[in-house]
Parts: sequence; C-alpha cells; structure tokens
Amino acid sequence: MKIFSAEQLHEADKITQEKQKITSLELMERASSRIFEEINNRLNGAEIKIKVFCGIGNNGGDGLVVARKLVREGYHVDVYVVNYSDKRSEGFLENYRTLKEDTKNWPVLLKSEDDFPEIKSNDFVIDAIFGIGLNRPLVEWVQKLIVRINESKAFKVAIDMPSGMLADEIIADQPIVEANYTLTFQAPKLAFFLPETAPFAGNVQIIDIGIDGQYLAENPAKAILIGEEQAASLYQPRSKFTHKGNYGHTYMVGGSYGMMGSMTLSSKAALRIGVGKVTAVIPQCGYDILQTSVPEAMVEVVPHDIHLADMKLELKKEDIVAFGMGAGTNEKSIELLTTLLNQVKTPMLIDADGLNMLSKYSELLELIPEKSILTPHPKELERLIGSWKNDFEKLDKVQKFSDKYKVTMVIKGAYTMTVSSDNIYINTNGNPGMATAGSGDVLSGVIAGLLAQGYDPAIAAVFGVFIHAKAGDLVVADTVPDALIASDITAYLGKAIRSLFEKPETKA
Ligand SMILES: NC(=O)C1=CN([C@@H]2O[C@H](COP(=O)(O)OP(=O)(O)OC[C@H]3O[C@@H](n4cnc5c(N)ncnc54)[C@H](OP(=O)(O)O)[C@@H]3O)[C@@H](O)[C@H]2O)[C@H](O)CC1
Ligand SMILES: [K+]
Repeated sequence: MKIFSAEQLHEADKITQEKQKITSLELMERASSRIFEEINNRLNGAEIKIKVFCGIGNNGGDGLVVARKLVREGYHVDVYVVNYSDKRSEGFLENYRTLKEDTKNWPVLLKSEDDFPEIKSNDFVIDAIFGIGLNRPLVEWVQKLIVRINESKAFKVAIDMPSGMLADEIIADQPIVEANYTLTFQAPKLAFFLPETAPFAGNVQIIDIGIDGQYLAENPAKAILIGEEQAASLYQPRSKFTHKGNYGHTYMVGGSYGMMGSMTLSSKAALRIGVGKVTAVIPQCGYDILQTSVPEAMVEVVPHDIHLADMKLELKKEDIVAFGMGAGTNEKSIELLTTLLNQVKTPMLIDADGLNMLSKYSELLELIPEKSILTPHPKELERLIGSWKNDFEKLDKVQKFSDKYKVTMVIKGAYTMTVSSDNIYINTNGNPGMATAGSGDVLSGVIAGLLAQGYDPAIAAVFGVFIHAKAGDLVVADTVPDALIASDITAYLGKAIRSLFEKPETKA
C-alpha cells in the first residue's frame, strides 16, 4: 500500500473532485459519513458524552459533519470550535451552518485557555482540530488544549491525523494528541510509522473515501507499506527440475571467540530460507561448534584461532558473501573485509561489526559492491551516517547514503524500513519479542540466503524482513513475546512462507 505526502493528498483531493464532478463539500460529506459509521458502530448507541474539537479548516469541517450525524443518531454531543485562525474554509463554514440549523446544537467557541471545557476520563473525544493542513507551530493556547486533552485520559479518536502531528515532518517540542484510534483517509501517512510519532496515532484504520484510483495508482509513493499480498508476490517458488546448484552458495563470514552463536544462527537461517549451499568462514575456535550445530553447512577456517584474519576465498562469480555477524572489530578482521570488498563483485550483505568497520574506516565505503545490503540497528546506523535531529531527517540521510554508495539499507526497528535509492519500504509485522539477541543474525542469514537464490537485492531485503517478522509473529502466536529466542524465528521461516499462500478458513 502506498503512502503519500500531505501535498499529494491535497492534490488527489482536488483531482477526485474534478474527475468525479463532485464539490469539496460532497467529498467531505462522503468522507465524514464513513468516519461517523465507524464511530457509531463502535459506540453502538452508548450513553457517553462525546466532545468534538473542531478546527476551522476542512479537518474541522469533517468534525462538524460527524458531530451532526452523531446528534441526529441521538448521542450526547458537545462541539467546540478551536478558533486558531479567522481563515475558515468553505467546508467548515457550510457545515457549521448546517449543524446549527439542523440540530440546534450550538458549538462553543474556544479562543483561549479560559474557554477550555472540563474533559472527564469517561468522555469520548473526537479530535478534528488539524489534519494534513497543519504546516507551522501551534500558538501556545492550542498547545495547551492538546495537553489538556491528553491529560484527561478520555478515549480519543483522531480524524485523519492526531492534531499536532504532521504527515511528513516534525515540529520540535510541539504536543500531539495521543489518539487511541486514528481514522485516516485513503492512505496511511509516513508519520504513523516513525518511532518518534507513531505512538501518538494509536491504532490506525484506513478509511476508503473513493479518491481517484488512477491518481493513487500512477503517482509515485513517498513510501510503500509491505503487506502479505505484496510479500507473496515477491516469493520465488522452486521448480521441480532443479538441484542445489540452482539455489546459490552463500559464504557467511564472521564469528569470534565467544560470539560463534552469531554464525550458527545466520548460517542455519540461510539454509532454512532455501539456499543451496552455505560455507561458514570463521576463526579456528569455531570449527567444532559450526560442524556440530549446523551439519548442513561447510566450514572454512581463517588463519587465526579466535578472530577473523585475512585470507583468500575461492569464490565463484555468482557466490554471495555476508560479512560481520559476531566478527568483532579486530584489525585482522578488517584486513579480511578489505580483501573481500576488493574481490567480490556481487552484492554483499554487511551486518553488525562489518558495519562498525565501515564506520571506522570510511574509505572502505567506496569499495562496497553496488546493490549491497547493509543492515544496521540504530546505534550502528548512527555510526555510519551521523546523528539526526528527528526521524524524518534520519530517513533523508539514509536515502542520501543509499544513493551515494548505491546500497540498500535495512533500518531495523519496530517498523523496519528498507531504503533503496528513491524507495522506502515499511514493514509493519513483527513483535517486541524479536528484540532479542541473535534476531539480527537470523535476518542476515535470511537476506543472504535470498540473495544467493537470485532475488534482486532490494527484494531480498524487503521479502527477507517480512518473512523474518512473520516467522516471529507465528512463534509468538504459540507462546508469549518474552519467550521468543532467535532460533525459534529460524524454525518458523518455512511456516511463515507457507502462511502467505494459505487461504483463510471459510465457515461452512
Ligand atoms: N484527503 C482528502 O482527500 C480529504 C481530506 N479532507 C479533510 O481535509 C483535511 C485537510 O484540510 P485543510 O483545510 O487543508 O487543513 P486543516 O484542516 O488540517 O488545517 C486548516 C488550516 O489551518 C492553517 N494552519 C496550518 N497550521 C496552522 C497553525 N499552526 N496555526 C494556525 N493555522 C494553521 C492552514 O492554512 P494556512 O493557509 O493558514 O496555511 C490549514 O489549511 C484533511 O486532513 C481531512 O480531514 C476532506 O474532508 C475530505 C477529503
Ligand atoms: K485531527
């Protein structure tokens, strides 16, 4: 599913009106009717006090339509107009008039802190103060209103966006409505998925309001959400008349004394995702460990007992190299990375200490083979690209880095993002149980395994991230997040792929 910018959504709004020959008011009525239906279905006639806070733009207009419909349905509704500007939109003015005429419900005008109503914890708040039109800092009293709404602990539903949040940037130190639910029009917004802003949106539900399909299909997205359907379309099934040579060979290079688990986990995950052959390249102390715990893998040892050291690998031209899992940053290990970067022409996967080496010796960055995949966690990312002011700036810096070095970046987090030149792919599955030691090693094995099987690098990253997270979700469905360990994820990789093609059970 595509994520569009606020600017694009405003444009889509206009094009829809032109093509469908409807007025802005009619589109607002259609959109807000859907919001009303959602809220009415949830409340189911409950004897609850509803407080609707409306701005003076079209988001406020939506709030007024919803309020009118709720009053007509017999709910107890108080409407407040947050008078932050004199520049009322037509949609606001018209629906303000209709609300008063049709329902005799007279909104209360809020102009300063003195006008704020008491909001009780058992009130139901509808936030229609600002939508995608917010574009500058809020005046102080409106900030205070948002703080008051949040402090009330009332249940809060935001229309389109929680007020105070911008779709595509962040205004520092500005309060945002902490919504329990956000009912958003047509397409999710980027801010719903970034760590700093995502918690304010609560549960996000997308409301289809019939925006022009051609616009949505043809316009480039700011980012793309990856769901089951997209993931299923990326999968490359095996055909019958093939042998292990058709599924690639991946060299997993890493490990050091005390960190050999990283290599067993990543090697096993590569095998489990279907690679034809795995060779683990490790220090000598890991030989017995690897041979015993991953008998399906071959092992080559470097000329050192406890950490990586320089050596020449006999690579075929299509072989894939993944570097860094549990490697440590010993100088000798860096020599091996340098040799590999000079030797390998296929896209590599670089993880963990491999990334730390790249940060420390930035001249190595120029040697990374094109289309390689880097999989940093937040600290490793900061070492690579420097610090950032906010999440939007982080994404921007990652895109520039990806462009400059022609690499795909997998930014790990609650919503892992894969950034490949102009494209941002957002993964929404996975669970907090996966924040556990070795989970990243498994991901590296999965992506390297897919790369070796011939997946395009960006697709190997996007599909790998999805399947890894899906496997984690399936593990947790059988247990609790706390109990998940990294090798469970590997064990469920097959089920995760199968789940993409299982039809939901239909009732007889
Ligand atoms: N997406 C769709 O297809 C539809 C969206 N709808 C709803 O419309 C809003 C967007 O409405 P809009 O009027 O553009 O914007 P807002 O209601 O969010 O904001 C109103 C205006 O407020 C001004 N502004 C911005 N920041 C501030 C501020 N900090 N202080 C004071 N005023 C501010 C700004 O105007 P300026 O010209 O002054 O910059 C805003 O325009 C969308 O979110 C949906 O809820 C339709 O109902 C259906 C179709
Ligand atoms: K809102």
